[in-house]
Amino acid sequence: MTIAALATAPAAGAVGILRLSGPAALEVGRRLAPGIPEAPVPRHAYLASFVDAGGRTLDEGLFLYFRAPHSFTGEDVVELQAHGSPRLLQLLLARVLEDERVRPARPGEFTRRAFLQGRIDLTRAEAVADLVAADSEAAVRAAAAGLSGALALRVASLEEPLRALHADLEGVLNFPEEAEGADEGAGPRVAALRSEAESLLAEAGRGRLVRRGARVALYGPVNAGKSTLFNRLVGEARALVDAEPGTTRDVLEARVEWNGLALSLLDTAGLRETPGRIEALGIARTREALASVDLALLVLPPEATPAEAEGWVKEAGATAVLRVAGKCDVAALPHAAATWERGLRVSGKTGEGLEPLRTAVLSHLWGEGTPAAVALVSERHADALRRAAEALGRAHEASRLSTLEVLSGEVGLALEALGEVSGTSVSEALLDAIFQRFCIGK
Ligand SMILES: Nc1nc2c(c(=O)[nH]1)N(C=O)[C@@H](CNc1ccc(C(=O)N[C@@H](CCC(=O)O)C(=O)O)cc1)CN2
Ligand SMILES: Nc1nc2c(ncn2[C@@H]2O[C@H](COP(=O)(O)OP(=O)(O)OP(=O)(O)O)[C@@H](O)[C@H]2O)c(=O)[nH]1
Ligand SMILES: [Mg+2]
Repeated sequence: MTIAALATAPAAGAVGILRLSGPAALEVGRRLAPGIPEAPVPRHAYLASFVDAGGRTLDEGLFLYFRAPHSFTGEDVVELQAHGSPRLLQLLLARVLEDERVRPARPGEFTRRAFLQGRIDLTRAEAVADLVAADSEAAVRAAAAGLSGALALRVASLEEPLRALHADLEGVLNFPEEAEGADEGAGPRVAALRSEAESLLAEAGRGRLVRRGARVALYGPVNAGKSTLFNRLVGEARALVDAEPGTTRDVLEARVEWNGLALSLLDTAGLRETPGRIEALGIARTREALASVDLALLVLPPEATPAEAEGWVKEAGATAVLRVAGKCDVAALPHAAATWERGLRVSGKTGEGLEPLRTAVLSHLWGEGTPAAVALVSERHADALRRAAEALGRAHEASRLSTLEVLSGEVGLALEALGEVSGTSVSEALLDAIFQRFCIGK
């Protein structure tokens, strides 16, 4: 069946694209563009008139033909690149759908066909969706790396030796004479593959950070200068600032991008012992926010004692805390902060110490390396990798204590789990779930 959809967003724009893929793409596309030859030169941009059923011109645009298998989907593909009028594009789409060989594409169906035709593996198909959804430079770069096969390569370097090992084990089981000795060294081979699976799995956390961005909350005692610092970091006067303690009541959130990494910064209500009723509600929200973030910045006023600081650190519970000595422009007295490991001194008022603060936050979230270099391991990948690593763990055990059948069975299970990442062993239901998240026309 030939599918059709608009490849561009349903909004006015310079250009809008109607895309067809499948055996009838060329014939149906030519109906709308009468000047196009019967056998157009593939990948040549023809200037064409797009017409309605009565032959009246609707637009003048570009006609592109990609001949199977040299197209995005691997099938015959035709693109009508029109002016970006949503209404015009609807008319063109309705016309191609009048042909009984054509139906509307489902979400992600072009990419799904590219996968089914073997043009791209599953990690690259998913990188297409990651790229479309990317909303930071790091997310764009990581998705682009995935699209060019970075994750596919890492998975293949696990899957291929695993497949070879499985074949060796099955060989020994089925043809003990011919394949004698092929199972030698199975234990170490399994152990090496398991640690490789685990190291890929360990990147899931960074993948999450790149994809969703990091969440960082400013918190601390009332009047410490949190909102002033928040406004500085965000670059605009988002939060109210006042000399009155207890100014901030609700959690405020703003997005920034540092070194390409997306961060949500949260400003929170200051903590104190005897708040008013509304303020107490705000403090409850501060505690909720602290539980939900990747990192908490404890902003301390110059008068804070080390004992008080320790008390506030405890407020963050399990969340990691970075201590920040605030109002450093007025802190003539030795600040309690002088004793802290990072010695971060900032002033929201003058902007002093902002760069070291950003650097400290990023290095806490990232450690070494750059966000762009991360393999975008998704929750789905992590789940499959975890099952593969577990099966390899049991396989390792079996290599010492159990029969070859059991060992080979576990290696087979690991292979199957990995196949869900690359797409070599994947069910229709799983494909449905994956491509459901794509947009129509992708
Ligand atoms: N107009 C337009 N822009 C687009 C796309 C598209 O389909 N149409 N894409 C998609 O959504 C992306 C580009 N992806 C593509 C991937 C492969 C082929 C392709 O024709 N591949 C052939 C030929 C390769 C070659 O000649 O180098 C092949 O792989 O055999 C085309 C687009 C982004 N931009
Ligand atoms: N000198 C100096 N004053 C500051 C600085 N930051 C904030 N202030 C002043 O301290 C007071 C409180 O500032 P806010 O930013 O509202 O403090 P906060 O921690 O958000 O306070 P609450 O929301 O009430 O918990 C205001 O009068 C600010 O002008 C700073 O870096 N240096
Ligand atoms: Mg405030």
